Amino acid sequence: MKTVTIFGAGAVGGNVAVHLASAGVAEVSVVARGAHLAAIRERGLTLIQKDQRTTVRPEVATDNPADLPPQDLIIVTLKATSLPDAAPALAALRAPGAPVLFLINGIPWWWSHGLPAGHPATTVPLDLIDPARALRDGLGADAVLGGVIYSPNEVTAPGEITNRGHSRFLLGEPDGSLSPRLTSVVDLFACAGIEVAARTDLRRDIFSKLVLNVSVNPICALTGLTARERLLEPGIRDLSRALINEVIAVSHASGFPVDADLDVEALLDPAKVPDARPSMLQDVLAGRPMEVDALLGQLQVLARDRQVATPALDGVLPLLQGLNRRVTQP
Ligand SMILES: NC(=O)C1=CN([C@@H]2O[C@H](COP(=O)(O)OP(=O)(O)OC[C@H]3O[C@@H](n4cnc5c(N)ncnc54)[C@H](OP(=O)(O)O)[C@@H]3O)[C@@H](O)[C@H]2O)C=CC1
Ligand SMILES: CC(C)(CO)C(=O)C(=O)O
Repeated sequence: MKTVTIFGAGAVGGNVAVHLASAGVAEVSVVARGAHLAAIRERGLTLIQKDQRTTVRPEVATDNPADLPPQDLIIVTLKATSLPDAAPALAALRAPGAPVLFLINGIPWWWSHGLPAGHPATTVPLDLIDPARALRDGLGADAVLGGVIYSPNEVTAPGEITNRGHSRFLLGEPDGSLSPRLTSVVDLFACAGIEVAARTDLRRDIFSKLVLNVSVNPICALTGLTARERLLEPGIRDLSRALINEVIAVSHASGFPVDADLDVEALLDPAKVPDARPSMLQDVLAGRPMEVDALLGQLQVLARDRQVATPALDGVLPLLQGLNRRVTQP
């Protein structure tokens, strides 16, 4: 059986770990820390979904990845802000040739990898998300599988994850190929009852998801409102629409246009938007750093590179940077 480690088994990673372990499709270990890790060791890892509780006991639960033997698959569900520091441990944990699947919101550090020579995205600066090239040089982009997450989850108590809606994962190779390793990971997820699809142009999916994150996460983080509550304020709804339009414009200018079927009106309809706290608001409430650069800062870099005007983004970004400073250096 494959050995799989979920590196950063918090809200999203905890959900995936419980699915894989309870289905018995892999030997699942988790890297976590603090009170959450202590609870997993003592009582197991529990997923609450539609009032049903499922508890699993990972093979190994540790905060020291060196405790683990080389793994056949590593699924990284850290926040983007934690990634550069984790690069050496990720590199050491891979069995030879093993893929590392990044399930993380925002523009990923491997954005420029796997594209045809001369594509404008191959030269775009990525220093904001991989500042000292720890990921690119330490892990290497050849290891990477990318992922897009549609799955609202929260760590509601140490050792306990609550899922608050439909889950779907989109996975892809940076070069868009339907490689055997991609198919194998997609099959693993499907066998564990996870809704999943292999994609041939994941950067388009990343932009489609970014539409949601950029129009929801910063506003909720700044106001404390849920995704639905924010739409009850007409001015905030207008700002959300402006942010949506800017992300769509950057996606087109970058050569990775969002899905033409993307239903913008549904994203702005309070009746269709969950009454959930997005991950960035969860971070503020927990006093954790927000993924400002992966979600907004790097988007601004792409916009500048393609000469797309983003006045709404340019207004929101410094507010979020200020809030981030207050949260992380109280
Ligand atoms: N939550 C959600 O509903 C959604 C989240 N996403 C995205 O998924 C990604 C993961 O988010 P989410 O699951 O919410 O994040 P979480 O913060 O819940 O999970 C990350 C976990 O990794 C732990 N961690 C961080 N660094 C280390 C380390 N060095 N060693 C061991 N454990 C570590 C964190 O611990 P600690 O808490 O102590 O920092 C935390 O438990 C993000 O990119 C997010 O934007 C996407 C869709 C929905
Ligand atoms: C889409 C949304 C807002 C909830 O799943 C998300 O991706 C997040 O919380 O970061």
